Amino acid sequence: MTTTAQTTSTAASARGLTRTYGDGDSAVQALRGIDLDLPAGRFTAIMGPSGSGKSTLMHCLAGLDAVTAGTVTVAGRDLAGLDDTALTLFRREHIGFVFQAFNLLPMLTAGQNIVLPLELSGRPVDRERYDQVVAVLGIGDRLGHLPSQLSGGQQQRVAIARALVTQPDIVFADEPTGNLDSEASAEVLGHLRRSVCELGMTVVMVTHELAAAAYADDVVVIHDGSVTAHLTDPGQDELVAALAGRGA
Ligand SMILES: Nc1ncnc2c1ncn2[C@@H]1O[C@H](COP(=O)(O)OP(=O)(O)OP(=O)(O)O)[C@@H](O)[C@H]1O
Repeated sequence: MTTTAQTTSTAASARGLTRTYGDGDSAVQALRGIDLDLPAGRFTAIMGPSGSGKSTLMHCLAGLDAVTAGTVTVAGRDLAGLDDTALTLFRREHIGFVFQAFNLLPMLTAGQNIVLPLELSGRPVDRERYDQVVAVLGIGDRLGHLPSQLSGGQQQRVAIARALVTQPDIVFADEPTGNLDSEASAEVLGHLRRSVCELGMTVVMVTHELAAAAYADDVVVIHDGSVTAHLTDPGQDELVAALAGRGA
């Protein structure tokens, strides 16, 4: 495995992370003993062929899927020590999610969608944080619009603002531009990048797209359930070689 990631503070880590679906002859080993440290304050892309385990890895790191063996630590907390209720509360407080489908509530305005997670958890809206996030996502003039009155790219930017407003320790984005054309994708990725640079967020994004990974600082490459490279600021050639399963 190629390792060029530098040591910084760690937002999430895995040790011996194994996830097996089913058992007996039909068992699928989706993750095969992964060790991984995701640095805080950086934008990491997870890439690999279809079926290599990207989504499973993200779901295990985010506490959305149970691990078969090994440990996952997020914001210094071993997720295995949390029961279902504690895990739900932990995710709400420490983790932000962005999905391919924007999942905005259609009857609420953009602004109301953004503050919904705070309202659901009974936390006050930090006006300064809200204004900062809205500015970084460039949606200040769309806050009174319903999702149906927004373009796909604008809807995804609202969904990202909703994930950031709670000041999570880490944001997981699963193919966030999968439903967008290339122009809207570039715009959304640029705003995600700004949320890392200007708000100090930690973003981990699963993507198939080389063009999307180019916005990330680091790229984790996964093949057949194992991490085969963890690259810092890779050039295109280095990344293409790692994806093809060979050194640069
Ligand atoms: N719930 C499940 N039950 C059984 N097998 C599963 C389940 N979820 C995933 N798998 C298997 O685990 C392996 C990894 O799947 P995963 O979805 O993590 O890959 P991926 O890299 O995200 O794929 P894609 O890029 O196509 O979304 C695959 O072989 C998949 O078929």
